[in-house]
Amino acid sequence: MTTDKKIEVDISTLHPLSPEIMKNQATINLGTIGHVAHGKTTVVKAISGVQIKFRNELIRNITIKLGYANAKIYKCDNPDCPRPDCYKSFGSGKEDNPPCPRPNCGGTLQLLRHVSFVDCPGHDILMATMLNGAAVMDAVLLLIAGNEPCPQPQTSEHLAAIEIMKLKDIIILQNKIDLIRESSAKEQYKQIKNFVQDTIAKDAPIIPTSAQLGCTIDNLRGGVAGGSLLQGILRVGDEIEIRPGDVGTKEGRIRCTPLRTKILSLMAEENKLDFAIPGGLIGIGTKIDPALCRGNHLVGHVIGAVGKLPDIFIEIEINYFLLRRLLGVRVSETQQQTSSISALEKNEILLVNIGSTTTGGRVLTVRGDLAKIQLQNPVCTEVGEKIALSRKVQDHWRLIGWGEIKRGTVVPIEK
Ligand SMILES: Nc1nc2c(ncn2[C@@H]2O[C@H](COP(=O)(O)OP(=O)(O)OP(=O)(O)O)[C@@H](O)[C@H]2O)c(=O)[nH]1
Repeated sequence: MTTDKKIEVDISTLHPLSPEIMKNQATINLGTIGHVAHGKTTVVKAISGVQIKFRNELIRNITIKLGYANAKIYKCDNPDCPRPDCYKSFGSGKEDNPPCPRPNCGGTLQLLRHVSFVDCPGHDILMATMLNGAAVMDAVLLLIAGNEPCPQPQTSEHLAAIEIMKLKDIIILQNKIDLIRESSAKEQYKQIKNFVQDTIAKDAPIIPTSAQLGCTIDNLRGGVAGGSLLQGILRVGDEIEIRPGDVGTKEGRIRCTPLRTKILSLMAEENKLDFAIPGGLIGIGTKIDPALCRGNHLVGHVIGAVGKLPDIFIEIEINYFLLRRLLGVRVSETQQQTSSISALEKNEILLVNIGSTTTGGRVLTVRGDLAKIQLQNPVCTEVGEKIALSRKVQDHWRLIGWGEIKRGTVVPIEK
């Protein structure tokens, strides 16, 4: 149903943890990252109750696309309700103050956080998808299987990716402890400590868990926290713009025509919203021709108020940094040398992740730590934005470094 009556919202009085927002909408994006099959999807299911593998993923038992699921995290208001039992989680549709389910407790659960899980694939060939997920995360659960030596290749590569995105709120889950002896768990704990000592995760708590059996998941519920600043708001009835929108050429030069439409409805899973703030996964009902959205065609495009979105770039100049060595491939000690990352070369093709967009990029010039890159597809972004750079190694894209946009060539807008 459409409405022309806009809700007046004073954004300055709202915060991601405001009860009136958390009631309906997830406000924190919590990423699950780590090596393939270390238990990312299983931990999301243990907390949210949602099974987010798609049918073909279940058949192959790997995650292929980014998965999303929302969960409300509660704490019992009875001061005698012991930790960690006092923490509970449910799906997004749960009421705000349910009774504590602990027998004879008598307390009432208070909503602490409403999180949206962004479940990343751990397979090494799906690194670009992981990087798109990392761009929207506020905090991270790094899954490390207790029954394998640490680190595995994508444990290192994913941690490097979130370091690039400057994510600091990290909890490490030493998972599958049901499969190992206590002595092995202690041994691996030392390996994990050693692995993270020079990284952004050096002070991250390490929680032993079995996502499959649900053990110590209550501890984890208690650890989940965070919250980002509000930067904008979308209301039912607002006119919005989608950039880059339709891309074409005129007189041999690339041109973009942003799509314009009106918001007819807003949904967070089953919850109908009058307005939505940044954070969590939001469904936006519009008048856009569905054919334009077919096949995920608009993935990576940016939505905002008309005239308020940043420019669209087709060439970017970046200040870049390369990793010391390739992290995402398994190398023996004798191969350590060959895993070093060579300098960027003129005309080489890279994979560039900018926000939730992935595009090819040709290196036009390299001078010291500055490079100019021609993008295969125009991207709505801004100066100062962090980007991830990947290079094809043994037929697969591997993370090699990151950059910051210094300036760019703006694509003219067609009205
Ligand atoms: N024994 C045991 N098995 C687990 C545990 N957690 C996950 N598993 C199993 O490990 C396998 C992989 O788990 P997933 O949750 O799919 O792993 P994932 O990290 O999401 O995998 P990708 O997304 O494909 O990288 C499944 O068969 C799970 O049932 C655990 O704590 N204990």
